[in-house]
Amino acid sequence: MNRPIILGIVGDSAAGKTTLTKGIAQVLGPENVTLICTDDYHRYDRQQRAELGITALHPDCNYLDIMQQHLSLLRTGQAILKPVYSHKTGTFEAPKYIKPSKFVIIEGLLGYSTRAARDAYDVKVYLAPPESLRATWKVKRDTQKRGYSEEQVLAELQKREPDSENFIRPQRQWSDIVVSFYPPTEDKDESNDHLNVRLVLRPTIPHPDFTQIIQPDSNHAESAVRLGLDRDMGKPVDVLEVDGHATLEQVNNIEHIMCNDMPYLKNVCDREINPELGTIAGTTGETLQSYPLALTQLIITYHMLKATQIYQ
Ligand SMILES: Nc1ncnc2c1ncn2[C@@H]1O[C@H](COP(=O)(O)OP(=O)(O)OP(=O)(O)O)[C@@H](O)[C@H]1O
Ligand SMILES: O=C(CO)[C@H](O)[C@H](O)COP(=O)(O)O
Repeated sequence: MNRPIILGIVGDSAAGKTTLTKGIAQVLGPENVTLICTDDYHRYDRQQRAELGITALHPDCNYLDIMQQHLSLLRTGQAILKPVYSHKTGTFEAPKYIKPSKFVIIEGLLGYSTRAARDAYDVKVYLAPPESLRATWKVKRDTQKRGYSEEQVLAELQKREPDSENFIRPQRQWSDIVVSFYPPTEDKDESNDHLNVRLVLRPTIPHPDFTQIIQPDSNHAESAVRLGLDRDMGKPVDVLEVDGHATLEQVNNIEHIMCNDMPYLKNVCDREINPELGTIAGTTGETLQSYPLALTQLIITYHMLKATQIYQ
């Protein structure tokens, strides 16, 4: 059956969904990707939410039934008439006719909250930075891009916490990959430089065999790239950690493992062909290169391409 490949990227507000989504879309070729943000399925505009005292994170504040229906249509390659929410005005705009491309990336707050919605994805990612880092990111983004003051953002985070706990964080259990960028030391939350990444790889999809990165005669715990076994929400998982200070050689090692299995990825890994791989804006707007981000984008892309071998 020929149908679009659907990637889900779920996480709390300012967890990094849009940042990761844009990077993967770039890698897959923007012309091949349809991007959908589930904020468009909010039931109430900003003023109505304030009057009702409901947060955007509550399932009752979103048309999850319509979102679910649209996901099912997209999965079978059909077009949707998608609502549009504007973060600029806090109101809704005219709906848009969307025809799915080869790949569809659905990012948002409540994408895994119902069984039928979860069934629509080929790959499910959950973003879980430490809460202190997420707060730093949210303050920065909402003050710079969404017109809020720092006090407003901090008050909003506090107001949302019960809904984050009850409705957003439980969705982690449904993901195939949990992505957590984190600062190398606890006091470095302020900076986006050299963030490490922790990737929880659940056995719900077949991951590349990363065991080759373990060198029997070296001190693995000290290495900038580590693979281990752990439990996540009670279930056994593999964990791949990559430090922000990992060398290009160490990163190339992991890339080779993926490319051996998926030769097309070689073009994607080539930094001359793909200069945007793993790039992120620094604190003063400068462009930073993050190997942990590049590898995260590549692992997710690997799974999207694997799915094309079955369905396209
Ligand atoms: N991997 C990363 N490394 C460094 N900074 C990041 C990373 N991901 C996100 N950020 C920072 O966090 C901010 C918020 O990220 P982003 O807009 O991607 O979040 P989001 O989950 O899409 O948020 P929302 O759901 O509220 O729209 C970005 O503007 C960026 O400054
Ligand atoms: O958590 C969010 C995801 O982006 C937003 O805050 C939510 O969509 C509400 O939007 P706004 O800030 O425009 O009222």
